Amino acid sequence: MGEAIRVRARHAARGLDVDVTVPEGSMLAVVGPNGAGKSSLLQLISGDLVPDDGEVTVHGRTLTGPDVHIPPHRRAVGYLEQRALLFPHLTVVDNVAFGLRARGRDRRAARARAAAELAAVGCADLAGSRPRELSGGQQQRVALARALATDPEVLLLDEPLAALDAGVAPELRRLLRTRLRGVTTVIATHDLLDVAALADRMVELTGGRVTAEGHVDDLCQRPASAFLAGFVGVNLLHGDTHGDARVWLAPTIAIAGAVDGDLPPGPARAVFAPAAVAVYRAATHGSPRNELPAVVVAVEDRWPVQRVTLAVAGQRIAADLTPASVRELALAPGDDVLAVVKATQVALHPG
Ligand SMILES: Nc1ncnc2c1ncn2[C@@H]1O[C@H](COP(=O)(O)OP(=O)(O)OP(=O)(O)O)[C@@H](O)[C@H]1O
Repeated sequence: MGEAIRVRARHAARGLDVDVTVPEGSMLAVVGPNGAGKSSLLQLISGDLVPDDGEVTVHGRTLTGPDVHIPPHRRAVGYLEQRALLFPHLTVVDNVAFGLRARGRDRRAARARAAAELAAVGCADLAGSRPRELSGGQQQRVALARALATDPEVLLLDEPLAALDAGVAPELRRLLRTRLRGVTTVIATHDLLDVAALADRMVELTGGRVTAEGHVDDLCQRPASAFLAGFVGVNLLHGDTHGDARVWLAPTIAIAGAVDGDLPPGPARAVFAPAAVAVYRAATHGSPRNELPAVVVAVEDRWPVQRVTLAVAGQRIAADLTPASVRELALAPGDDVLAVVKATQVALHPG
């Protein structure tokens, strides 16, 4: 696959310094904490943000560079945001046809294409409606039709499902998946479901820098940062290994696990699910399981489980317990306990 988008840019006021590429026809997910620069990266591609220096190329053509800045409306870039922002005074079909008309298509051709795009997102019957008559999910479908009607070279999605009801989002996610197959797309999202369902590759931004980059499967199965581990919903402990299927978190505290591939001596990490962690008050002698000394940091109701946050060798992990076991143990912040995890539930990775 060739490279469709390359962004190599610095923007001091946004704290941004990135080098990101997107292969032709693939979807790149951009994740990271609030303020990490996800929207700013999208704006560099759309042309809404001009970098201090650097370059934005699409299919080898420079859209932004030392002496060039093609304005947003002259880029073949589609944009879908949290809110559809349809023109309230135009009918649905004219909203979708608007971009084509602006590009000089005659009214009949523009309307015909708009009608086809509406049909493709399941909204053919809404053509004559006004935007205010539509639900949030319908508006977002129309916005997708509008974005695709102009055959964009690149589509940018900025949290496209975040404002929708939980019941509507899955349907729209499925629609994005079918409609965007083969369209070079960059999606900024806080939702693991978007990444898992839609994206091929992902980058993690932290403070305006790329801190991880790779295939979605790799980054989700072997998260290398606390943010990615939290995003994926797993625990991550950093330490060192001597190469014997154990990761030392402190001079006297090690966690044993299963090694997938090689685990050479050096820095290593242990990954396991919150549901794999049990909490005990006292040692369960003779047990082949990991028993890590821990301090309770917080107990939070996440029905149907209680999420217990623990400090282990200066790092944080989560344990999901039943309400009954939390009551029985009478856990409270500051308590010394043991976090118990079976080695078979722990994956060890280098790095
Ligand atoms: N219009 C703006 N003017 C000035 N600074 C901005 C503007 N928009 C964002 N910033 C700043 O630029 C940095 C990156 O913000 P950006 O919105 O790109 O992050 P983000 O990862 O999209 O965040 P979120 O997840 O909250 O949407 C932040 O420090 C933010 O405060």
